[in-house]
Amino acid sequence: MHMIQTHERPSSNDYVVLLPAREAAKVQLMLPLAAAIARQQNGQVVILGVVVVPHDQPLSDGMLETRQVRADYDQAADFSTFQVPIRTVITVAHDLTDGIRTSAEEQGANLILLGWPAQQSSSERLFGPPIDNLLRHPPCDVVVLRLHDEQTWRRVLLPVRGGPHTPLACDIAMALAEHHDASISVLYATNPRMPDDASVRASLQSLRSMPRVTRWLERSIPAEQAILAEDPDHQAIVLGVTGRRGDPEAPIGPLADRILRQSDSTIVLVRHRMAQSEELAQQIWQQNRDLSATVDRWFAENTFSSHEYDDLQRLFAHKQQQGVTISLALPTLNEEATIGEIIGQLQEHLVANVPLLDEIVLIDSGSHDRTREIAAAHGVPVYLHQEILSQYGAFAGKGEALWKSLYVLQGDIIAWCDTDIKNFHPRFVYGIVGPLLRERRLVYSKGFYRRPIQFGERIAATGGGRVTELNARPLLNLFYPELSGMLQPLSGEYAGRRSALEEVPFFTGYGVETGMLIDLLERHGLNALAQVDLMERIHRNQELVPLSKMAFAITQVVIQRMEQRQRVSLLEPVNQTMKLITQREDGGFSLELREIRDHERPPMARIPEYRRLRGLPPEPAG
Ligand SMILES: O=c1ccn([C@@H]2O[C@H](COP(=O)(O)OP(=O)(O)O[C@H]3O[C@H](CO)[C@@H](O)[C@H](O)[C@H]3O)[C@@H](O)[C@H]2O)c(=O)[nH]1
Ligand SMILES: O=C(O)[C@H](O)COP(=O)(O)O
Repeated sequence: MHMIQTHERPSSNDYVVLLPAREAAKVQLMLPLAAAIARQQNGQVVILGVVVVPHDQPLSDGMLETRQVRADYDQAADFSTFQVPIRTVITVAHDLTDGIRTSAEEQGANLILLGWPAQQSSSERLFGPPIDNLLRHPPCDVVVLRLHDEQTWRRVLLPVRGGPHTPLACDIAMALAEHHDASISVLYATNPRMPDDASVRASLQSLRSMPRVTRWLERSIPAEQAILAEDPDHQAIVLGVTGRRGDPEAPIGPLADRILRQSDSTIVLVRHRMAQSEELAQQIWQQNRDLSATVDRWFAENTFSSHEYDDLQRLFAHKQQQGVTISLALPTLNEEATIGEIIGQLQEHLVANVPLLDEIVLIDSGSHDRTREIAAAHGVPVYLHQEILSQYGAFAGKGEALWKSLYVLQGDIIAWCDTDIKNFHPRFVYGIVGPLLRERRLVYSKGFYRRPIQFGERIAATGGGRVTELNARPLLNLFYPELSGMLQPLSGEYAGRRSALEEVPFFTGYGVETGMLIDLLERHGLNALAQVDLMERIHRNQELVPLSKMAFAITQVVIQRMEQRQRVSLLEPVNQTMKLITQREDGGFSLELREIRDHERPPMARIPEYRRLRGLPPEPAG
């Protein structure tokens, strides 16, 4: 278990607490606290007087004032009562912050203690620029106090979260509690909606045995609420800053900022100066938190329901406002059981009743059953994907069919919908075009649904989407966490603007959805993508062996995209084959080596025939 370590105590006096304090009153106020911290670390205090000379004058002009400060220090109270070595140092600088920084370096300071009486802070400006600056780029650990000098401390509140400032906050709380003969209440507050890792909680438990800790408060509410609730029972709060490096707006972070404004207690802010590696780890942690918040926000703002578009007349009005046409391609491979019903419903509801769709075509991958015949009988144009752009050859697979469909479809918005759906409803199509018609900022919209699964005659309400849950979502969460809020990344019902779709490559097999999502994300950003609740979808559940192949192809696509992002080579030719396990009739198993590889078709807009057909100028050579 990882334990929270407080700082190691050096054996000599080499731990230096730097106390910038020029006036006698400030020295009197702060020195006891600086001495308490130094004593805890077997260290010493260096009192620093900074003489500031205006920029347009030479530093030598500070000579007289330096002499004055020296005399003031000499007259100050007897330092020997503090039981730690105390020295005074005077430095001359053009700027207070520079003076403190330079001295911190020259004196080998481990910690700078800054402070001011509470009555001097206004609600507008909590700190002056020097403190902001030192907190943002600390030359060593920095502790800032907003102090009520009249108060007797009985209890110190120590909110902890296991972050990089926690060990320092513990040290400071202990030293100050010792000095005031006060007790410490450790407060661990977690947001119930974003629980901490169990290891964080476990490591914080070790703080229970820290000296002077008499109370352990665990709260399942946001930190700000928890701290303010405990505030009246405590005289001081020791808080780690959360501000981000280089962020001028947030030198102390939003939590500390709000506590400072709302609490009347003495507030002690601690900022641990991280080593480069610690800082990097912290940045990554922060980025992950930010990303998680981005995904949550996207989820709230970009998740639609097909019911929002049940009023088809209204939806049609949106279509007219945008002045766009819509084409639907239905990919098929042996779908005679369902294709007739699907086309029939679409023609009735989305063409005859309300002309939402301008075109429906069937793109078949070579069915051996009556699929093409049934579609043709409904008056739908039927294409064999192998015959479209045949000069470019033909790969097997659904992705190839979708890529080629871009060539034959006319519309500005292109929709695709699987044809093995057993509980088809027109919302599978109007649901996915709805967000695009409503919001021009969106380029792509994808369906999601509850997924029953069928075993023989029995249907279980949940459990479908095996590749989605066991392969695609874990992979996307790992490597494309921006897409972690997509509920059904593999769903076969989606629509996009032609202008976006013709600019992305297509994988030829079952990798097509995954590649398209990643590529659209990279080109247009998360906020251009939407997902739509299509309620429930029951389809033909495939056996495990074909799903295993599907998962293999999807994994290849993710790795391939990562290769391009990271500019590394991970997939060797041998990774394009998989040993499939088949069960023999005699009960035994056999291994069958199969090549599984989605080919990558270039963006359709790179194909000269397509450009000619759509009246686009030829691309410049090279
Ligand atoms: O060579 C092919 C293979 C399939 N299909 C059609 O594509 C659709 C989906 O194929 P299916 O085999 O039913 O896929 P699922 O097992 O349902 O796989 C899910 O996951 C795949 C991988 O992301 C997606 O392509 C699917 O749309 C999605 O439903 C169906 O209409 C098929 O008829 C073709 O047009 N050509
Ligand atoms: O989307 C998926 O994960 C695959 O199509 C498998 O779906 P199923 O487990 O519902 O058959």
